[in-house]
Amino acid sequence: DPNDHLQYMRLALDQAQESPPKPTNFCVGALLVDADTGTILERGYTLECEGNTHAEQCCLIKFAKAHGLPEERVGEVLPADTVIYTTMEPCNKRSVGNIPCVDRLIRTKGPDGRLRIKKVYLGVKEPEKFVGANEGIAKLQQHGIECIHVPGLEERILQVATAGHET
Ligand SMILES: Nc1nc(=O)c(N)c(NC[C@H](O)[C@H](O)[C@H](O)COP(=O)(O)O)[nH]1
Ligand SMILES: [Zn+2]
Repeated sequence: DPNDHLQYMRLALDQAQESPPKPTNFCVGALLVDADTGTILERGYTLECEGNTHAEQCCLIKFAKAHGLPEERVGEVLPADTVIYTTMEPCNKRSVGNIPCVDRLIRTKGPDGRLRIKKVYLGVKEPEKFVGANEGIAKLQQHGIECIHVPGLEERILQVATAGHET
């Protein structure tokens, strides 16, 4: 029910607040949840894992690592009905050498070839500050991943996301 979504998004925002502010990106938080049981599988925030990592990417890295796998094989161990809550819509364009999170989410397939991440709950769309319009939502939906906006925390999410930006 909507209150559950808001509760999970609040926890994702708690993660975003852990992210070290930077002028060149946003502080974002994410939560991986098993939709069948409501269990929180993993949490993450921007730059939590080594390298120029995104919040969604950190959730996948950490969950895979807990199962002794590299991030690109996380689909093999995610529950069949996994969802991700992210305070900001997944990126569709990264600075050089990084795979966008949209592509990371789309490739989370199980051995049966079926998607493991079925829904993306997002707190805000990405402000067009770094990469222009983010076409990520359209691409996710084209691949059968439903994107749902969870209203109510937009102001706080953006305040936290832009903490490192000069005012
Ligand atoms: N959904 C999302 N999760 C994150 O953890 C994060 N940092 C962003 N931020 C989007 C922003 O557009 C990019 O972070 C900048 O464009 C810089 O790109 P890099 O991160 O250096 O590849 N977006
Ligand atoms: Zn990303």
